[in-house]
Amino acid sequence: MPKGDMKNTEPLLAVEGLTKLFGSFAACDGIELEIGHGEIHALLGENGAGKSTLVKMLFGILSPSSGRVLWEGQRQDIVSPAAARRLGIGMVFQHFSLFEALTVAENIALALDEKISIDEISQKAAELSMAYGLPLDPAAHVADLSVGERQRIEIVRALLQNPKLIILDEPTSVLTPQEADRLFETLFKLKAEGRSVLYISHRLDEVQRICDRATVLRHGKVTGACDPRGETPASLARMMVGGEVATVMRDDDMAAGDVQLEVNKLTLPPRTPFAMELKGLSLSVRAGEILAIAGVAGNGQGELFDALSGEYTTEDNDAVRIRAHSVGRTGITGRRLLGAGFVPEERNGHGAVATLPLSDNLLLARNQSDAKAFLTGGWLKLIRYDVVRAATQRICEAMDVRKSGVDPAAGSLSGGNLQKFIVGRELDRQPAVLVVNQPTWGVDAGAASRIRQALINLARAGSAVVVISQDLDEIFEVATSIAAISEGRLSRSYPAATMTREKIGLLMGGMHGVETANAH
Ligand SMILES: Nc1ncnc2c1ncn2[C@@H]1O[C@H](COP(=O)(O)OP(=O)(O)OP(=O)(O)O)[C@@H](O)[C@H]1O
Repeated sequence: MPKGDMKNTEPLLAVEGLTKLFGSFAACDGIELEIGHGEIHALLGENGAGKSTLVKMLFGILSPSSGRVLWEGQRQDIVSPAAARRLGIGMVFQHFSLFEALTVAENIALALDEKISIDEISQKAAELSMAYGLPLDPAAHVADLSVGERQRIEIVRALLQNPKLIILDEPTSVLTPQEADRLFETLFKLKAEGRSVLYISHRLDEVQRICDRATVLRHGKVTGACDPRGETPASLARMMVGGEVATVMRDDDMAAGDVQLEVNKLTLPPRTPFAMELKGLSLSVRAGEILAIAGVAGNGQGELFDALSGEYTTEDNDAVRIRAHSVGRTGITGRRLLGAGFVPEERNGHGAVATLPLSDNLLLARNQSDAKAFLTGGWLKLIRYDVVRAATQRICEAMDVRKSGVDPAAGSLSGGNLQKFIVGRELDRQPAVLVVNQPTWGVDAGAASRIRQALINLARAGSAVVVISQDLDEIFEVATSIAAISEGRLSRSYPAATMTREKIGLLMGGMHGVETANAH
């Protein structure tokens, strides 16, 4: 336990002139940072600012191009995650790397550097989860656990190595407010023991609530350091973005047109043992409307998205209707040809192929729906690369995608910038029906308001939009009507103006069963 270190005046970690070049592009450019003992330190910055690159260097995943890291006053080359763990650095990633079919204890065992028996791990994990308020059953199968519980496994896994510093990359983006509160209590316990936390988040209100200091990055450089409690979310956002964050503009008296998307008693059995069954869902969205579907992750959002996009088709052809066509049995391409667009939640793999350049990713998604624009006529169907590249450029400009080259690989973009590109790729087609799942997950305040504004503008121009989101602020910002999904059931939809957080909370809590009809 690093308790004695609390008196230590030497910072736990000091970063001096740390630089990471990708080719000639500096993702981190001479970073200076100090983290004291027992401090919760926020790392802030807009998408692409260099936060992940920095923490990857601290955890031995990337090697710095120049600069040094001092750990308890000693220079250290952190050559691998194992080396980082040996020093006392633990990391909880944004994307968990857990095996669904294995138990909690088995997953922990797989990730440990030394071999410990499952019984011993189970006992230690149970002790840690008691001590830090992280309820976890070591014998439970990961597949049966909520996202919050899965994150607890990662935290317990990190704690098993008795770290002095824990790095958390956007830990609350996937949590319910209650789960987030619980996490904060754990962090306070760690702090009270003299351990330190480096905390990456785009949620400025929580940074203010829990962090002692904040370092702000912009374009790979430190642009400020402050005590976040003396700031406001707006002043922190200004430091990050270097200007004001635009407020989302909408007009509430938009006239709705014809129904563009209709779901009628959609019932789908679970596709895998771990998937949610969809139970008689109905909804309808008119041109000019944005229906927001609220809900805690894992309640059938992914399954509903797949059923709407045609990734999974239904027996009942009338269960999904797009622009008055029954498409239940039509796949994703057929639905796109009818003028629908879809933005999945999972960016890598589902939304984009990481190794391919952005232009190829654009072509992959739109070569059928935009064949006229992107391919030559006749039977040869050659790719018109100039048009594809121009469209890529247009999307990047419209969505302010920050990237390190003209047409880089999708995987080299920061998470938020890739999200902007994927949303922009669909918006660029001006689809008559757009379904997006968690559109601003992991994006900074400026980019989130840009994406939300773009969704509103699309509806204003006459499209029907469905936004599946866990973020109530987002829902209130964009929605014209709101429904909630809970355990595979959808509530009726209510005009947004009549909804409050409490009402949505009740619906999300499962006031389903009685309310499956659509209000419109
Ligand atoms: N392997 C790579 N090759 C080329 N460029 C890269 C690579 N990894 C990151 N970059 C670039 O470095 C910059 C910083 O990315 P990084 O992921 O560190 O940002 P971030 O602050 O964590 O953003 P976000 O909040 O979106 O996660 C981005 O412009 C990104 O395109």
